[in-house]
Amino acid sequence: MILVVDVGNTNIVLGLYEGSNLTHHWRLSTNRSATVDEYGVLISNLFKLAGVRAEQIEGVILSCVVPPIMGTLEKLFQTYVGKEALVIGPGIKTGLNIRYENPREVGADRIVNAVAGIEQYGAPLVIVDFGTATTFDYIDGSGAYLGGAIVPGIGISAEALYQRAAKLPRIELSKPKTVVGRNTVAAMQSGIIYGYAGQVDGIVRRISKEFDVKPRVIATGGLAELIAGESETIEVVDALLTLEGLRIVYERNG
Ligand SMILES: Nc1ncnc2c1ncn2[C@@H]1O[C@H](COP(=O)(O)OP(=O)(O)OP(=O)(O)O)[C@@H](O)[C@H]1O
Ligand SMILES: CC(C)(CO)[C@@H](O)C(=O)NCCC(=O)O
Ligand SMILES: [K+]
Repeated sequence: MILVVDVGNTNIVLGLYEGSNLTHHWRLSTNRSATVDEYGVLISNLFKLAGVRAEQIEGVILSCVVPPIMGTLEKLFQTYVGKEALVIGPGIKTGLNIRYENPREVGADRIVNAVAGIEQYGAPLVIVDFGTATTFDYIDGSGAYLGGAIVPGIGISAEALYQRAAKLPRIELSKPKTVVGRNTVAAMQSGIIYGYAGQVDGIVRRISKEFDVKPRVIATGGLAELIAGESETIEVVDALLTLEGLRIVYERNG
């Protein structure tokens, strides 16, 4: 089996694949000050609970968009799994034709999403990933990764209102009954949820217009389901897209 790991700014998602079957997956908080051994205790316990021994893991692949913790994670897998992790970046074969001005600048999570998206849904394609930041990626009909858009994530947006406006509380991100909110919480929920759905549709439509295409539109990330229900352009929510992309890239480097 192989261990796939996506390190985001908020969460680290780990998955175990047996062939193309995801048998286990877990989510940890990204903690910039945790040590190799602190992460080691966490993953050892998760493996134990799942009845998996580290020796069963043949390989590890990692996408990371938090450079300061890269070193810790590389040591973590050397020490606690006994494997050198493949790291998405220069020297790894992704099979993706990246047309960013500087291909090294594209987030590793966006690259693996694109790899999985093309494989599973075909191109042209737009991928929307609702993470710490929300990213939009456009892949053209030939399967080339052209770029996209980066906007403040839903959590960041809600948090900013609470932090910066004295009378605005921290809210639960759920759908309000009406668009016209008649109390502060309902009004904030309306703004965040419907505003965000409108933003997604607006960007997807502008991408379609810019390239005169009708792309498929796939969403992933923690809050994808919530927004997809209100969006007119998202067709599919695929929560496992990033892990799937890591598995595919691992196989391409086998
Ligand atoms: N119900 C909620 N209420 C408020 N904030 C939330 C809620 N669910 C998630 N968030 C916040 O939204 C942001 C995105 O969370 P999510 O789990 O979707 O991203 P993620 O995939 O872990 O992100 P990354 O890959 O960037 O680490 C985080 O900052 C998270 O704390
Ligand atoms: C945009 C995020 C933070 C989303 O996780 C990540 O993909 C990232 O840090 N990207 C680097 C910048 C870029 O993709 O252009
Ligand atoms: K993400």
